[in-house]
Amino acid sequence: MSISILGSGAFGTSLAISIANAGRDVTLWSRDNDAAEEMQRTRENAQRLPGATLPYNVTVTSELSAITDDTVLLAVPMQQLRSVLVANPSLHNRTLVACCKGIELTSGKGPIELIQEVAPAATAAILTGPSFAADIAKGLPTALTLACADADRLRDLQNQLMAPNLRIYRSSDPVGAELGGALKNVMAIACGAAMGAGLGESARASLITRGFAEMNRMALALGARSDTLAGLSGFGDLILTCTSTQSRNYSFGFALGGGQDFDPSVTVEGAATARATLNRADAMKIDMPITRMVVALLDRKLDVREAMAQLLARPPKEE
Ligand SMILES: NC(=O)c1ccc[n+]([C@@H]2O[C@H](COP(=O)([O-])OP(=O)(O)OC[C@H]3O[C@@H](n4cnc5c(N)ncnc54)[C@H](O)[C@@H]3O)[C@@H](O)[C@H]2O)c1
Ligand SMILES: O=P(O)(O)OC[C@H](O)CO
Repeated sequence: MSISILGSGAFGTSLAISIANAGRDVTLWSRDNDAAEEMQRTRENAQRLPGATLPYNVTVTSELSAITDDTVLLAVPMQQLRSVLVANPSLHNRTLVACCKGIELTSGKGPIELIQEVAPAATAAILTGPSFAADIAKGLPTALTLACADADRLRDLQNQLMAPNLRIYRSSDPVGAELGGALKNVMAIACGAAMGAGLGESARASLITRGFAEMNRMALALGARSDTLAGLSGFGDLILTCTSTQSRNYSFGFALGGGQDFDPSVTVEGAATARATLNRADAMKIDMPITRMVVALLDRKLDVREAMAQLLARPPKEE
């Protein structure tokens, strides 16, 4: 059974390597013809995942007609997912596995809801959880959550995507899986900002814990299950992303907190997702103080010390 991956960034390339090393043929699609040709020739994604070798059974292409598999992984940034789906109607009757973590700014939708809106005939699934592309590409052990509402298709997909270094757990709660992955990026920005501003490890632990409470509040109100939030896609990814300098969201927050510049070409999903989440939380009257502070930081309305002081000064409450 072969797999196609749309999006040849760091994550798409790392999944291609891991799945191909498990013996399945992979077609990796890039929107950029020159980049696709270079990757196909050099067997490396020098721009997004330098140092990792593409196995012989990965074919890199910019031809959409080469995407003939039923299973297509969508490994593009969340804010690009709609345009990718709209531009590729030939994919609309396939099994589309979102690999992005975020909430669309313009609609407030997560990847599953977005696939269902644009491609209602597709089977929508999400692959998410604590995983750095560089780790996966090196063959380091990684566990992920794969969520889909179609239980039979979910088992097939799980078997297709498992690899020696990639353990995939099934979940029947796509809403919970996608929200955990999206919201943890907002908390990673908050934690990075606190660390960048020198507020200390204790402050970070508080932000992780209270951030998790905040994630649960929003996710449960939207129909997610609390055990999903406590799993790899929620708590697991929250811990990884809030504590590692490998994370782009954490590093972006760290630069923000330290008053340093950050390369604008780097994918930082949590920025747009913080705004989308706050819009939705306000509409639903859900209290998300850390998300609110992240948006205030992004808008330069507060600095990190002011934001933390406001969080600490909120009225006393029960944990
Ligand atoms: N990098 C990781 O460690 C990692 C791990 C887990 C999940 N993810 C998630 O995967 C998603 C993609 O992240 P990434 O790390 O691969 O990002 P990246 O910045 O490395 O690559 C993004 C890729 O998307 C492509 N792209 C952007 N807009 C496009 C469009 N309109 N049409 C086609 N292709 C387009 C770019 O050309 C690029 O190849 C994100 O949602 C991220 O949260 C990343
Ligand atoms: O580099 P980040 O912050 O996008 O995080 C990558 C993955 O989501 C970690 O699981």
